[in-house]
Amino acid sequence: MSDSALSVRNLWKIFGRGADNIIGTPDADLSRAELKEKTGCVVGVKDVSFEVAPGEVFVVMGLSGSGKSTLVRCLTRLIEPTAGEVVIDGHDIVKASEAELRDLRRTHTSMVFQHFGLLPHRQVIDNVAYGLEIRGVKKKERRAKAEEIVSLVGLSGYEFSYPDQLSGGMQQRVGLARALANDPSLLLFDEPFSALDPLIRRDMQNEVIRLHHELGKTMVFITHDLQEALKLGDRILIMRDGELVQIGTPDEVVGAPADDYVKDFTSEVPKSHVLTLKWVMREPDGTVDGPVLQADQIVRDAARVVLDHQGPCRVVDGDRLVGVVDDEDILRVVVAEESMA
Ligand SMILES: Nc1ncnc2c1ncn2[C@@H]1O[C@H](COP(=O)(O)OP(=O)(O)OP(=O)(O)O)[C@@H](O)[C@H]1O
Repeated sequence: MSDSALSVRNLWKIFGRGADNIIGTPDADLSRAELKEKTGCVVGVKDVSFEVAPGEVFVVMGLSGSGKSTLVRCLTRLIEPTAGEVVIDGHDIVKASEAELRDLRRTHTSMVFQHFGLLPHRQVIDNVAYGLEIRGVKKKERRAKAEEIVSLVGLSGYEFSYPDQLSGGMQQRVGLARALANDPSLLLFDEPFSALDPLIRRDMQNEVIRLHHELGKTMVFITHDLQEALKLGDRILIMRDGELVQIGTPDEVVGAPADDYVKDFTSEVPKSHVLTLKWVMREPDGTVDGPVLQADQIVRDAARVVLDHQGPCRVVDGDRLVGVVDDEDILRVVVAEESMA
């Protein structure tokens, strides 16, 4: 697809001596453990392909060691891929020369890291303006831009503070602001909130959602936390041992987990918060004339209407009747959740 913001095709990263000679041989089909045993090489990312649409929030999720960081670092060649193609906004990253790559990194992508990576001797405003400074933007102009972004992420009043005078959550806001100041077409997040307290973490997730609504940036977000993935992601890619296990929308991942690994992840998720009516509706039997609900409406949000109505409600996809739901269909999901608690 040429209109993708990011296109990844058959991406591999194998660590170790002789890694370049493995792809295309039968050894490439070995499991990670078998390959390590036989060759000493470790598969970080194994033949992963996906497309991210402009404006999409695409989450990469998996347990520790599943290859998330390697994957996201391969996107800008912070780690050199062993094979495959990465195209950002039509630019082929893997084939780019050093100079082109520097330019692509500066102008098309920004990364937010877990350990903020702020410059300790620079005030907030100059940390935020740093990328612009590197691009040669004049001081007045970059300060004006940085001030605008500082206010956008809720840090007005802290422009002249130093990073160590700020809390973890605020430092990560500076990290966010710095990434946004470059006005990249693609924002990459590598577990940015993992080190934050749960409440601050929730605030920062909401901040990302708000900024996404305001700015509509394409985002690739790495996390090991399924709740975070479900909250932020338009789609979620689940990895295990370097391999892609499933790509789907939150309701697809929870409603139809690809295997037991994904099922295990999703077993604790409150289903009514994620599943849409599409997953709980039944075939319409005979004529129904109850209230009309959309198939992509979240079960919890539709529950009140269904429970208040005597008899089945209609579920439509656009104008087309696709099913019916009644109290029992809703309660089945909610009661399953209660028995999990
Ligand atoms: N430089 C390296 N040399 C050898 N093996 C590596 C290297 N970097 C990563 N690996 C291995 O590649 C695999 C994937 O690691 P990666 O850090 O990408 O996983 P992750 O899902 O991001 O995990 P975490 O959440 O713990 O960071 C792991 O088995 C790791 O040990």
